[in-house]
Amino acid sequence: GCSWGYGPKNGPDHWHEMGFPIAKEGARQSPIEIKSQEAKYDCNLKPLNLSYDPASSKSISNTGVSIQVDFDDCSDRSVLTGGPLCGKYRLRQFHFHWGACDGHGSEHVIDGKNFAGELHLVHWNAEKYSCFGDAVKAPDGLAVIAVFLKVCDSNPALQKIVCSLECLKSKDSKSEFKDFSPCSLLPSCLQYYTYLGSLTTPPLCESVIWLVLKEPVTIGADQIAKFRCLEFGPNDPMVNNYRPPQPSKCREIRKNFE
Ligand SMILES: C[C@@H](CNC(=O)c1ccc(S(N)(=O)=O)cc1)Cn1ccc2ccccc21
Ligand SMILES: [Zn+2]
Repeated sequence: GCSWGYGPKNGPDHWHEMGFPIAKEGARQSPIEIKSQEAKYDCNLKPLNLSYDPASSKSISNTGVSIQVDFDDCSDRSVLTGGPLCGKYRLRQFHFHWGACDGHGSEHVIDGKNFAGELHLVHWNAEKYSCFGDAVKAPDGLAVIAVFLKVCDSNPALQKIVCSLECLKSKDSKSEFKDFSPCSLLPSCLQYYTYLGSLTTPPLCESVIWLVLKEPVTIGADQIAKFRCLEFGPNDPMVNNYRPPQPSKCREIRKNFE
């Protein structure tokens, strides 16, 4: 069909010919490879300031391309400020990308290292734009926090998500998902790399200020195995739902640590 995905016929290498020319022509496409030594320490970068209200989590769903937890973003209940950001960015959703095996699955790559997966917390600039749709078209409209997933000990903070996956195997399945604190998914150290990029899935809008955390979080082998039981569609396991690194095109990457 005409819908994009991650397969041999509709995957990242085909997106430019499926109605998203920016995939090939864009000047600030994501993800990218981050070379830590080339990232410039910027002492003016502020710490990230996260204020998340667990009561704002609403639902968890199999979107057909990922597993996604949606939040109530009609008011400033869960917001991100600080870092390189001007204004208040409202949490709208978080979702994951992962591989068929532990050796790959992340979108961003650090010094040639692929992680088994990557968590994205998606926020939009509610101070400057009146809705997500307007923000997604603006160069400073979105801020996404990326957290690498490393297969190691089981992660208790992921258990509520993992337990809900059993009822979310099929595309477009959805369950209620209340009182979840996204802070629990973050590493203790919030040092980050930041650069200007895009959505990593169509429509690939170049509206994202990326905040890639240096410290990964763990996911258990049994936990990521459950992610790999989800399906893109009937008998089509949801794995390798990641876009590989894109040309840097001379973009500056900054970090808030020495
Ligand atoms: C942007 C798309 C929906 N896609 C995203 O919101 C999105 C967010 C983050 C990433 S990533 N992997 O880079 O973190 C990728 C895609 C269509 N869409 C959905 C609702 C919606 C409302 C208005 C306009 C467009 C809309
Ligand atoms: Zn993502």
